[in-house]
Amino acid sequence: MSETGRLIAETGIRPSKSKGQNFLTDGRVADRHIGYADICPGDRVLEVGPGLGILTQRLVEIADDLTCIELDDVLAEYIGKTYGDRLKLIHGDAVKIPFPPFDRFVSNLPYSVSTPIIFKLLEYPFKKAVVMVQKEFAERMVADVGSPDYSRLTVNLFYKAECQILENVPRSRFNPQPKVDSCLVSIVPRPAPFTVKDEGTFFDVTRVCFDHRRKKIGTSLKSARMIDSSEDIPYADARIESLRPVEIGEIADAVWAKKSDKNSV
Ligand SMILES: C[S@@+](CC[C@H](N)C(=O)[O-])C[C@H]1O[C@@H](n2cnc3c(N)ncnc32)[C@H](O)[C@@H]1O
Repeated sequence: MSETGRLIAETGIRPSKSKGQNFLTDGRVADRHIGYADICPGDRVLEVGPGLGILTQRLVEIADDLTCIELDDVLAEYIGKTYGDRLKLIHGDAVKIPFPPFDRFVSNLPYSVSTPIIFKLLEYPFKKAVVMVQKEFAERMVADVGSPDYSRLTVNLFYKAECQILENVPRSRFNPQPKVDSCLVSIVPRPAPFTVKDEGTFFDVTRVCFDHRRKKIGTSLKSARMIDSSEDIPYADARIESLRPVEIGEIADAVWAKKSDKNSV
C-alpha cells in the first residue's frame, strides 16, 4: 500500500468527488512539483488544499513561511495535528477567504474550483505558482488562438502571466484514480504584453464574448448592452475564438471610447 493509501485508511477520510479529493501518491512527482516552484529563503508560500500532506511535508522542510488553506474538516484536523507547529493553517474555503500575502503558490488544485482559484490568484502579486490541474484544463490555460481550447481563461492568463505545461502526470499517480490525466503548470506573472485603456473593460469584453463564443462579437456586445451598435467596433463580425488577445484589446478600447463619449454628453 502507498503512503497515501495508508493515510486514507488511518484518517478514515472517504474521498469526496465534489471536493476534488484525488490524492497524489507519487513522491517523485511531489518532489518535482516543489522543485519547479523555485522557493527561496524568506519566500512566503501558500498551499491550497494540503489534503494528506504529500506536498506539505516537503514544503515545511524548505519554506520559512508556509500557509495552507484546507476546506475539509477531517483533513484540516489531520494537517493541524501533524504539521501545525510548522505552518499557518486556515480551515476554510480558498475561493471565499482572502489569500494572505505570498510569493510562491503551490497546489494540487481541486478540480471543481480550479477556475475561480486561478482567477483569484491572478488578482494578487506573486513570483511564481505551480499548480496540478486536469490535462484538459492545462490545455485551456495555454491554448492557441483558433483552437477549441482557446477560452476566457487563456486570454486572462496571457494578459497577466506566462504559463507553461511542465509535465504530464498520469491518472495512475492518484488515489482514488480520476478518469483523466493531469499536468503540472507554472504561472509566472509578467507585465501585460499590450496596453488597454481600461483593464476592467478588457476583462468584461473577454467574458461576454466567450460566454457566446459562436456569436459575432458585435451581437454579443449589443446583447450585453456594452454597445448600442456595431459601428466603429473593430472585428464586429468576427468570432472571439479567432482573435488574438491584442485584438480583443482593440475591441475593448473601442467599447471604452464609446462609453466615455456617452458619459461626456
Ligand atoms: C486534489 S486534492 C490535493 C491534496 C494534496 N495536496 C495532494 O496533492 O494529494 C485537493 C485538496 O483540496 C481540498 N479542497 C477542496 N476544495 C477546497 C477549497 N474550496 N478550499 C480549500 N481546499 C479545498 C480538498 O479537501 C483536498 O484536500
